[in-house]
Amino acid sequence: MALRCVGPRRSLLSHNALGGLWPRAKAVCSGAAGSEEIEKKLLAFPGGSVDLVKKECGIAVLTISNPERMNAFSGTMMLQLQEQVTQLEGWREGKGLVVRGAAGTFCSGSDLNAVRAISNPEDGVKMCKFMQDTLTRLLRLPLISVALVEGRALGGGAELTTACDFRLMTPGSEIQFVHKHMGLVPGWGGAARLVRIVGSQNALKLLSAAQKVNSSYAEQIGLSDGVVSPEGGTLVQTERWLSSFAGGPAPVVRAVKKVVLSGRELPLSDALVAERDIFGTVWGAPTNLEALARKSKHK
Ligand SMILES: CCC(=O)SCCNC(=O)CCNC(=O)[C@H](O)C(C)(C)COP(=O)(O)OP(=O)(O)OC[C@H]1O[C@@H](n2cnc3c(N)ncnc32)[C@H](O)[C@@H]1OP(=O)(O)O
Repeated sequence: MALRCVGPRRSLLSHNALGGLWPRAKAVCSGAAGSEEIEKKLLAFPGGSVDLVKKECGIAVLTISNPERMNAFSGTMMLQLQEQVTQLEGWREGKGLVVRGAAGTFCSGSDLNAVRAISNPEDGVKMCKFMQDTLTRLLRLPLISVALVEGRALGGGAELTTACDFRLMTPGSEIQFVHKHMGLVPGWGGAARLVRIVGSQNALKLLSAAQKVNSSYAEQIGLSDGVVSPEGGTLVQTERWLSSFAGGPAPVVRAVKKVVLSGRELPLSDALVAERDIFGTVWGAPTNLEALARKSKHK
């Protein structure tokens, strides 16, 4: 049984998926407070949808869908993405997430019609802050996430791939930070995340040349974690690949993501405190006690 969450039910609330760890460690992401004005403007650019299916196995599939515009993000899709991230923050049974585009392509970034209409710097910065907040929350979900890149991931679409823990690409697919060709730089947090994924040298090359990154080059520089072939279904294969990381009891999988996240984002002293707190949630818990009773050997 899959639970489908489609549509524009919206919340202005900001959530902390790590249950209080981040405020103690000084959040880089201050939440969506004060974003009402840009949210109203985004509502004026409708089209497409961001659809979420949560499966009983603990894996969810988030689909960016606006096929007539190569899955470009309309204003309402940005709002829906925020709502779906809120849904996932509240999903206690969740373990894994696949982010993909509809109709065989990933996402062509922001809808250029909306971009043209809010092309003044003030609105641009507000839109960036809104998307940065949503994508930071996406990356911080206590779920192991993978972007399934088919076709093109351009501009904001390329930035979206970096808000997942992993990326898988199909042969012939491309990730391209086209921002420089548009007279821009990434603004949805994609540059900061890209540097952490591929290092500053590679990030500088990809951004300054607006380089097209195919599946083999992406794997070579660590941007992609593998190739999925179309035979057998790309989503099925991606879910199978993800299961090897997101398999097992939800509390343990979620704790694994949380310790890695705190190690990745926090200064060492804060990360050590966070790790102890997270450890305390699994130590002596049912899965740990069962493993002890089994006298597990790890041969
Ligand atoms: C955060 C910063 C950003 O994201 S800035 C936006 C960066 N993205 C872009 O500039 C993408 C521009 N689009 C393209 O380069 C091409 O359309 C790509 C995606 C390569 C597809 O080329 P091709 O396969 O030939 O299809 P096409 O150009 O005929 O496109 C089909 C229809 O989709 C539309 N489309 C595409 N991308 C967008 C977009 N980002 N915003 C709005 N519309 C987009 C095209 O205009 C085209 O529509 P139509 O059929 O002409 O009505």
